[in-house]
This record gives sequence, structure tokens and C-alpha cells, in this order.
Amino acid sequence: MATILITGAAQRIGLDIAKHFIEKGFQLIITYRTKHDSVAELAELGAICLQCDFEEPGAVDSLVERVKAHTSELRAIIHNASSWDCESKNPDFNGLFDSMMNIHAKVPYLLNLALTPLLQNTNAEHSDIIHVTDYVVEKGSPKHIAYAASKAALDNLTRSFAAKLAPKVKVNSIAPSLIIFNDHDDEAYRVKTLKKSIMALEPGTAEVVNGVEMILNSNYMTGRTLQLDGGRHLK
Ligand SMILES: NC(=O)C1=CN([C@@H]2O[C@H](COP(=O)(O)OP(=O)(O)OC[C@H]3O[C@@H](n4cnc5c(N)ncnc54)[C@H](OP(=O)(O)O)[C@@H]3O)[C@@H](O)[C@H]2O)C=CC1
Ligand SMILES: Nc1nc2c(c(=O)[nH]1)N=C([C@H](O)[C@@H](O)CO)CN2
Repeated sequence: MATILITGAAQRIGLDIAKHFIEKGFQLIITYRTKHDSVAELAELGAICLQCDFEEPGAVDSLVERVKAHTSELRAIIHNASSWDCESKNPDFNGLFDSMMNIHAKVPYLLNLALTPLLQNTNAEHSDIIHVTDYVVEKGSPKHIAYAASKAALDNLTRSFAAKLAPKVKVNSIAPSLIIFNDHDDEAYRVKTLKKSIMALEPGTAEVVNGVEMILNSNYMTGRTLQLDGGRHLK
């Protein structure tokens, strides 16, 4: 059974990606920070659920060892874990910048390097690394400056790792704009956000699940970005 590792998969997009690939017969290894009820649900479905707060010292090394204790191969790694923090909520700009760069760039960088042998060991023709970035990589974000910069760093890692690991390992980004709102998003924010894209809708997690499927089913796409943004660039 081929194994897929997804970081931050205890809720929302990561959770639905994990459930989809469990249903398709993959062995899932997921990381979670907070033990949401979904963790027990995923474990019940056969997923290996590893608690991991990437802000903790040594978190990446510990995760690598625990992944290696469960599997000698990886069909894919999906770097999904993310913190959508911003300058208006976090006046400690120094700490904010470091935490954004850590979760969105340093963790994927270190995990990719440490887990390359497992990706190369898959029986499949190819293995995949998917970096989940953000539409703001191409535009910037005045309200999420450090977040956008860190996602841009992750976007650049896509091209470096694609060149380094080809042809066995394909490396691509998925760059969404609005996929799903947060429960705390008020009506005014929702109306304003929907107007940002020409499609003017909240597509839901299936949009990203479909994108992951497309990338994993490709034998040719690497070093590229799947932009799931409702035509935001056309407004
Ligand atoms: N939702 C959307 O519309 C969009 C999403 N994206 C991107 O898609 C991906 C998934 O989005 P979404 O599902 O909304 O993500 P969430 O904001 O729900 O975060 C996903 C998970 O990341 C975990 N996480 C955050 N910080 C850490 C940390 N330091 N260590 C370990 N885990 C951590 C969270 O853990 P905990 O549960 O403990 O908080 C959470 O469960 C993200 O990369 C996001 O940037 C991009 C554009 C739009
Ligand atoms: N980690 C997260 N990143 C992002 C989220 C989120 O909820 N968690 N949400 C967005 C927005 O949907 C944005 O794309 C539209 O306002 C961006 N990143």
C-alpha cells in the first residue's frame, strides 16, 4: 500500500485530502498540532496520526524519525500545514516573520531533504512533493506581508526541488485563492472576498482534492504551479 504524508491534515483542506486518499486505498500518515475530533476519525480509518507542532525545537527531526519508523517509502508528501497570521493581529513582526518562514518554507525544505530517500523508494513510476502555496505569491498581500513572503519562498522551493529530484520525484505547487471561509469570517468579509475573483464563489475543498489528483496522475508536470483562484488575476 503506497504511503502519502500530509502535514496539518486534522481540519479543512488537509483533512479532506487525507480522507479522499484513504478512500482510494492509500496509507496516510498525517501530522496534527491540535487533537481535533477528526484525528480519532482518521485513526479509525487507518491513518497514522502524528502529533507535531512545527514551532517546537526538534519537531522536524522527530517527525522524520517517526515517519521512517512507519514506512520505507513515500508516494507523496503534501505540505499543507499553515498559519494565516498577519501583522494586524501580531505586532511582534520579528517573531511573525520567523514563524511564517518556519512553517511555510523551512519545514518543507527540511522535510523534503530528509525524506528524499523514501520518495525515491516508491514502486510507483514517480513520487510527488506538493507545496500548497497561495495566489498571493504572484501579487503580494499588504495585510499578510510575512505570510505572502513565506509562501513565495515555498513557491521558489518548488522549482529548486523539481530540478534536484527529477525524474523520479515531481515537485509542484498548488496556489489557491479562496477555497473555504473560516467559521469566524463575517458576512461583510465573505461578500468582499467573493468579489475578488471573476468566478465569485467559494469552491470548497474538492477543488484542491481534484488538483492533488491531477498532479499525482501526471507523469509530466513538474516545477509548475496549479493555480486554483477563480480568475482572481482577471479582476
Ligand atoms: N482556506 C483557504 O481558502 C486557503 C488555503 N490556502 C492554503 O491551503 C492550505 C490549507 O488551508 P486550510 O485548510 O485553510 O488551513 P488551516 O488554516 O485550517 O491550517 C491547516 C493546519 O495547519 C496547522 N498548523 C498551523 N501551524 C502549525 C504549526 N506550527 N505546526 C503544526 N501544524 C500547524 C493547523 O493546526 P491547528 O489545527 O492546531 O491550528 C491546521 O490544522 C494552507 O497551506 C493554506 O495556506 C491558500 C489559500 C486559500
Ligand atoms: N493557513 C491558511 N491560509 C489561508 C487561509 C486559511 O484559512 N488558512 N485562507 C485564505 C483566504 O481564503 C484567502 O485566500 C482569501 O481571503 C488564504 N490563506
